[in-house]
Amino acid sequence: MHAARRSSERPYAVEISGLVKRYGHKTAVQGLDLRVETGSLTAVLGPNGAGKTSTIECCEGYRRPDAGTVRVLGLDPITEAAALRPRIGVMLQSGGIYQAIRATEMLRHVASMYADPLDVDALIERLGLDSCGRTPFRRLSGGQQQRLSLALAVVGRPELVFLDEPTAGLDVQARHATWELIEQLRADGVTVVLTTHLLDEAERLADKVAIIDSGRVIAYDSPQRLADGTRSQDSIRFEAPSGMDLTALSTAVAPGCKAVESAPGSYRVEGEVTPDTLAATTAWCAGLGIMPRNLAIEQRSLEDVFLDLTGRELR
Ligand SMILES: Nc1ncnc2c1ncn2[C@@H]1O[C@H](COP(=O)(O)OP(=O)(O)OP(=O)(O)O)[C@@H](O)[C@H]1O
Repeated sequence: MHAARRSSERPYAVEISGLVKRYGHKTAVQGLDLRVETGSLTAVLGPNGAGKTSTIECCEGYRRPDAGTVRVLGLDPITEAAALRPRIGVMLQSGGIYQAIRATEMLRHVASMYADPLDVDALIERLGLDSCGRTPFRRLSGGQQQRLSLALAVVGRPELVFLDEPTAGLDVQARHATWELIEQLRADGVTVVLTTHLLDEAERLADKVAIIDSGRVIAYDSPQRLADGTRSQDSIRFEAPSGMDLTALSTAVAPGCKAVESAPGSYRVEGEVTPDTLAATTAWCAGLGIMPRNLAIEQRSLEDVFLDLTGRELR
């Protein structure tokens, strides 16, 4: 693959301002703002129903905004769709593919519509689709369909790709192959916007993470800066019998530390981790005759940030 950048490159590949999308009385997107830098990889995270797909579909030109503006590569995705389509790649969660057509036939057909497509055979090999050549799309496994959809999205060497949960449901090997392909796209200068429910995927791939909740972007930064910017950075984690007195534990450790039971029997002491707070935690357990198991000091992860910001698990 080689760079897909054009000389007329703009600083932002996607510019969304005040986007509103309604379905009847339901407002799915409520004045959303987001600017995605050209050549960057942005992971869009959010709880179910947050408005991720609606936002991406407005960028792809599949949905018409009720208010606000969307510019993709400087173009309006609805009124300038004909100019935009050949320059972007779209991988949908499902649908959009003719069910009876054979896998590689379709890929070759789509490739033939572009002036400078990727090498189809290399793409097939890279995504492990060699065995699917003559199989109709509907007979492919879910994971194969997904990899084929990804291949279709990138074969035309787009400047920008939108990937909706590209690795959902894939086995570990296919997930790694997909990650490598996405990393290669980014290295080639392609702007990538992907939605995901996998925090490790966002942490591994993304330059920037956009957290969407209730139809708005509530945080947009690099995974590291998001983790650094939240209240406490580290925590002491351990397992012990459930139902321990969290107020007493918090007080015993240090003022400003907060103990939580994140799942039954899983404890986390949040705050500044020092030799003293660690010793106080184990001493408090010792006072109760309890052995804290799997004791560890952990850096805040994107998952903690997500929970802090949205108050919800990702799924
Ligand atoms: N075609 C539609 N008609 C009516 N309501 C819709 C439609 N599409 C989405 N919605 C609603 O709009 C809200 C946002 O949906 P959207 O699919 O954009 O969220 P999402 O963040 O992509 O969710 P998920 O993570 O579950 O895919 C949800 O409450 C959803 O039920």
